[in-house]
Amino acid sequence: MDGFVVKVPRRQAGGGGGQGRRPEEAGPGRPPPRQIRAEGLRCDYRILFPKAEADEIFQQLEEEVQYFEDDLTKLHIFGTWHNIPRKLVTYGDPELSYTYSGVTFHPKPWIPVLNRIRERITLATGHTFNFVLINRYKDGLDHIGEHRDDESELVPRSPIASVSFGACRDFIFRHRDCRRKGLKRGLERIKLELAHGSLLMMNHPTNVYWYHSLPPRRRVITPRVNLTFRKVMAGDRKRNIHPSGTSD
Ligand SMILES: O=C(O)CCC(=O)C(=O)O
Ligand SMILES: [Fe+2]
Repeated sequence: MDGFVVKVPRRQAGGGGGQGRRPEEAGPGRPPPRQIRAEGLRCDYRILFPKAEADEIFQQLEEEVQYFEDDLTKLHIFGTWHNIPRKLVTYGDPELSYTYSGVTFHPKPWIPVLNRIRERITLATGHTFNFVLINRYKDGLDHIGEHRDDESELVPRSPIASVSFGACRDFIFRHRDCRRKGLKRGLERIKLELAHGSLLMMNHPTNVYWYHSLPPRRRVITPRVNLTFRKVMAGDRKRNIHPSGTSD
């Protein structure tokens, strides 16, 4: 883990999205989240599920989550169709939909294992969610390109809760100013290792200033499932959930 700032833990504020419920207190066996801070970056990382429980949930996810068929998840980039280098699916409240690279998807209805995870996040953080995007990386060759999660489809200032099961993978943040040629501004990339059973809260304004990616890692030979819980706006106030159509 290189180059990130860790601040003295404090009780996590509910702010963002305006739907805060009182978060769980830290206590014995429940250490406070690690705060990851940089200019415009506000993330909190913790192990949410102990190993035995994470193992059980991972197995249930593997058995019960039904991913979109391959032909639904091709991306059309500069006139050519590309397979996304992972499997994905969305679950959520019935009235919601989202548009991904020009294709509108409707989420599948919630299933118990997803509600179990969702309720645990709400208990721990005080935030509620109505939608989840699930990515399955079969091994270290599956990956996700650098992108930000589009604020315009999400409730303004709402956090994104990213829960991971299975193989531990590197997750990289890069400031938007570092992507432009010649502009460095001394902002380091920030590398996290997202462990089995972990929760990474990406709080506002992280997704305004920082791109993130899950790069390929040849040495990883086992699968990983990541769930990003979001609060999506219903109706025609929203546009795309995911801007990564040109970077996957
Ligand atoms: O797999 C991950 O950790 C990241 C997934 C992600 O960035 C996304 O679904 O938008
Ligand atoms: Fe993302």
